[in-house]
Amino acid sequence: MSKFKLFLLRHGEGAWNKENRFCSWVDQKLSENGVLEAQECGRLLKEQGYHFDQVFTSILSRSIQTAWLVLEAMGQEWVPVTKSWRLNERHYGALIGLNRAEMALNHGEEQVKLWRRSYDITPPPIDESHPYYAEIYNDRRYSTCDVPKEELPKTESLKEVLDRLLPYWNNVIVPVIKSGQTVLLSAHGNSCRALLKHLEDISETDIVNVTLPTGVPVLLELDEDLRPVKPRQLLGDQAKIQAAIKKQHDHASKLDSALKPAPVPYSLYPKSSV
Ligand SMILES: O=C(O)[C@@H](COP(=O)(O)O)OP(=O)(O)O
Repeated sequence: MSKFKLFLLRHGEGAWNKENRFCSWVDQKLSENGVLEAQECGRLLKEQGYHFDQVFTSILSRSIQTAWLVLEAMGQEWVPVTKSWRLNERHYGALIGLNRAEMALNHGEEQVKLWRRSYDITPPPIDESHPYYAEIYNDRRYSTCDVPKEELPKTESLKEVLDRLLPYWNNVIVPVIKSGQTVLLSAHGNSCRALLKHLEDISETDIVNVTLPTGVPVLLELDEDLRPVKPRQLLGDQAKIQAAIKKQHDHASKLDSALKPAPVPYSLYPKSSV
């Protein structure tokens, strides 16, 4: 029997989602469309009569901004919001900033799919020669984490995302849910996938096929041990949701979107073996 409801949400479209670039730990804001997606998500949740008691976000602006817009559209701005780097998007290492379609042209669609969706494959790490290294690691937010800056990741597989997320899930979020509160987790494609893998006990092979569209709330109904009692529900217009999922898959298709990749001022990094 369903005892608890949990909502997972990948933020609304970000500026680099639109440009088809790996955004990861670069702090991009929502695109105009992303703002609309977040507001629409809030309206839908309000219409369906949901209420939140606590919201958790990453420390990246696109997930925080999404949470604000959702709460505003629901008229629930007062709900407490807690942020942690442990809900951040997967650290994509040296791939950060690169265009997926361009990568597919250079390295093949299969390789890009492995980097994006496999469970335990880790992209080459970011290093100091990377154009976004300083922007990320000099950002004050990363001196507020519960681990020293030097121990923050330089790249991550999905497995490593789950490893850093689980202690926060178990120690902070689980007690809140078990106390009877309804939680919204406003996070990212891969931090949500990692948590879904854990909660739904998805195999390493099957997780490759799980993709979440931006701005679509995922409702999980859980029993008292936080095991799902029914399949996850992606709320909203199902045809639109399927089209958005397909678009995510096609992002690394060199046939589809590489004809005119968004301009990126670099393609390979000297010290990585991308
Ligand atoms: O880092 C990114 O660019 C995307 C995920 O990229 P893919 O794993 O879909 O390539 O994360 P999000 O938009 O959810 O923050």
